[in-house]
Amino acid sequence: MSAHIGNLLRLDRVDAGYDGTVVLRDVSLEVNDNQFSAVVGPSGAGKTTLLRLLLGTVKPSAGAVHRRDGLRTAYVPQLETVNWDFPLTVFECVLMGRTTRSALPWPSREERAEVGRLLERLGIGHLQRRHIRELSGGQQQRMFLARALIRRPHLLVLDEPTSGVDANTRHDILHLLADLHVEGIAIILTTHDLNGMAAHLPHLVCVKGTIIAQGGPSDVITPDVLEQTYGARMEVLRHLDLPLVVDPRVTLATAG
Ligand SMILES: Nc1ncnc2c1ncn2[C@@H]1O[C@H](COP(=O)(O)OP(=O)(O)OP(=O)(O)O)[C@@H](O)[C@H]1O
Repeated sequence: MSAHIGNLLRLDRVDAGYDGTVVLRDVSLEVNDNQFSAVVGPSGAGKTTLLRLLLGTVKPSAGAVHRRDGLRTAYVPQLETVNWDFPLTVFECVLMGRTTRSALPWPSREERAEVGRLLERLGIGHLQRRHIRELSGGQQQRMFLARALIRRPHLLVLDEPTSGVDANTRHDILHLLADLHVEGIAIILTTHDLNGMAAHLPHLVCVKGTIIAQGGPSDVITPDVLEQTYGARMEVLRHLDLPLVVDPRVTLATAG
């Protein structure tokens, strides 16, 4: 793990959106190489757009994005956005994530070994030849994680990695990400799950058309910030030293 805490990326007063409509305004955010953050906020708040800004797939209409030279990013998409009918095996899908390609049209021995190693590490080595559709939600998530990791990213960006998975899988994914973070990969993810996911991460970014608040869970998960973000007053308790939001909306959102 690198001991150096240098900036990977910085957004300076950025506006961004689609077809002339601004969905994020005046966003400033620093991403360091020890980042482990959850982006939270209601549907349509601009969370995915913020991820796209970090990845460079959405360009700012105002402000600036500064990237460290040679920065490698990797993206784990929201499973709902994937075309599962595409005829791919798990092995092929992971291989598609690689940044370098050998001169040959087929993968080199090293590339095969790398895919195998990653899938083993993520506990789905035995599923290499399966069609991507024939996996559970948790296995699909792991496959996309392998596909991202084959790029050897400095920054890993995940869109709702625990949506649609059960509590055990969520726990496993959280631990896997924590291990990757300890190994020196910066991580930013979006989630609707304030209690089961966001409150467990060291840094939160609360978004609704702009950044409403950012900081540790206890600074961000407060009745005032939640009201500004979700438009409703919510009670916040403390449980095992973590904030716990009591609100039917949050409970409903985490079920999805
Ligand atoms: N490719 C696109 N073209 C046009 N508008 C888009 C596009 N992607 C997102 N939007 C719009 O931008 C706004 C913010 O969307 P975004 O996906 O960033 O929100 P989100 O917070 O990630 O939502 P969710 O929690 O539902 O995933 C929404 O109004 C959405 O309809």
